[in-house]
Amino acid sequence: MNLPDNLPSVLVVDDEVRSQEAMRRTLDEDFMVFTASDADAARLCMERNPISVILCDQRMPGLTGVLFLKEVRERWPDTVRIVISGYTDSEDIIAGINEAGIYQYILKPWVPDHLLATVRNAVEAQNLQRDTNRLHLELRTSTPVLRQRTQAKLSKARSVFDFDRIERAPGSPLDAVCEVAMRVARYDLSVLVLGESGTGKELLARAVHYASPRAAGAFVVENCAAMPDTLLESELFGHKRGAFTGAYEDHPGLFQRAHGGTVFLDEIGETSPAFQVRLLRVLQEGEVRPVGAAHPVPVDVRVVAATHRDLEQRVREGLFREDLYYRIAGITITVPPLRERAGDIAPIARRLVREVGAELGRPDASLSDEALACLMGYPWPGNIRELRNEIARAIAISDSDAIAAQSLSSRVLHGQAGLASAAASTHGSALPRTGTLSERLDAIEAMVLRETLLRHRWNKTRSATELGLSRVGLRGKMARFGLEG
Ligand SMILES: Nc1ncnc2c1ncn2[C@@H]1O[C@H](COP(=O)(O)OP(=O)(O)OP(=O)(O)O)[C@@H](O)[C@H]1O
Repeated sequence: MNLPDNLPSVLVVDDEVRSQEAMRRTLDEDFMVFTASDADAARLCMERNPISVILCDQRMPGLTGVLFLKEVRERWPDTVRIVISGYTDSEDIIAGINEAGIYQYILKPWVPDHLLATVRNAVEAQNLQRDTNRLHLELRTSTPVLRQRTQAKLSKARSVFDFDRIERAPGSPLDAVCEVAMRVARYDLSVLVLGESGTGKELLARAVHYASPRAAGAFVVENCAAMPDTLLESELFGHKRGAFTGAYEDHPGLFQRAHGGTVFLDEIGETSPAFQVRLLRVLQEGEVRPVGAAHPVPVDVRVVAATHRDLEQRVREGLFREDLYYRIAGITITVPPLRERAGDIAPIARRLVREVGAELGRPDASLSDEALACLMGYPWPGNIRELRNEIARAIAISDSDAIAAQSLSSRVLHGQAGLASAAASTHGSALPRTGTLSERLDAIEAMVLRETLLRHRWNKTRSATELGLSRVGLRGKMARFGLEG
């Protein structure tokens, strides 16, 4: 068959020849399909051909699909990664989704139309990202009229990342956080975002970037905890060809790629003192020296950093340089944990069901009242990331679109009792520890309402009677705290 050269290419990695062939037949008309039976063959194929999408079976000889896709993410970050798995693998996959940056996972037995639609969407998402990058470039180089048109297209593309994307209940403590972030966005100050893991620090940093005059520049992310010093340095500041074994070509660092934009340094609290010295120099001098380069390169970036650590405490302990702390902490913003803004759980959960449902090919997924009640009764130590994983798991194992409480993990189901006792105890970890008195009282009120509604299985008459409220009064409070079932 004669295939046009410009068809996007897909690599299918599966040790069963029959599955390979079934996928080839499904995708053949729209894509240039390559197949591989194991990781070695897949690596070889990717070294020789530019691959747009990789579809990888979770069960592979020697290693899991998720582990292999983690490697693919590091070596070929632009390739969209999809994993195919049996029902029983779903826990492993959910655990690995973030690390391997998996676009979607498809449950076996897969349906040809769904597989085809997923791969088409993946290619579209990749094209959209490329378009956005191209628009950024055009914006920097074009005439004023063209620039205006490009700006309009770009603002459409980036509306996905603005402050509205940060879901919250009316009156949530996050309102004040977003308000401050929105105000500081327009000034070229460094921002330090503090908060527990999974609270939405990166989402906030993104919103700051896209609300800033640097929005037309790139927003690049580096997780400083993920790699040793030398690699981190070469990632951020770049390297010259031959600077070390394996440096086959010049590599511009993330600071250069973010020139005119924003660098988000996640987990900055984990960096070593030696690296902190180098970073401080870059920030003071406004230039980077790629590893092995003779001359420094000027860079103009805004730094937004984040950490789940108490950075001031680390400064006092001598683990974090004080001078770097003052450089990066122009403005400090703290994102409260989900348990201190329990009213946000319902709106966030609803958005996540829409988002994750669409990703998993289950766009009609929704939460039953009982499931929502359980989600609201759990303290979420892993915050919104844990909530997202829980929702992905529930959608994956639920047969029907309306997710029942039984599809939730047992720890979330049992969280109901945990919340009731936490609410009753003055030492309960669910008691809010930050905010003004009225904010804390609001949080406690929301907690008591939720716990009562849970016990009465969302029966408003019985809950209102117990709390000495009218039904209308209870409804008003439920709406205020986003407790609508
Ligand atoms: N208010 C929110 N509304 C909707 N989605 C949210 C909200 N906050 C966080 N999320 C989602 O939760 C997940 C975790 O958020 P994010 O990565 O921003 O957290 P983080 O604090 O940077 O985590 P970590 O410290 O582990 O890097 C992401 O998928 C993000 O889109």
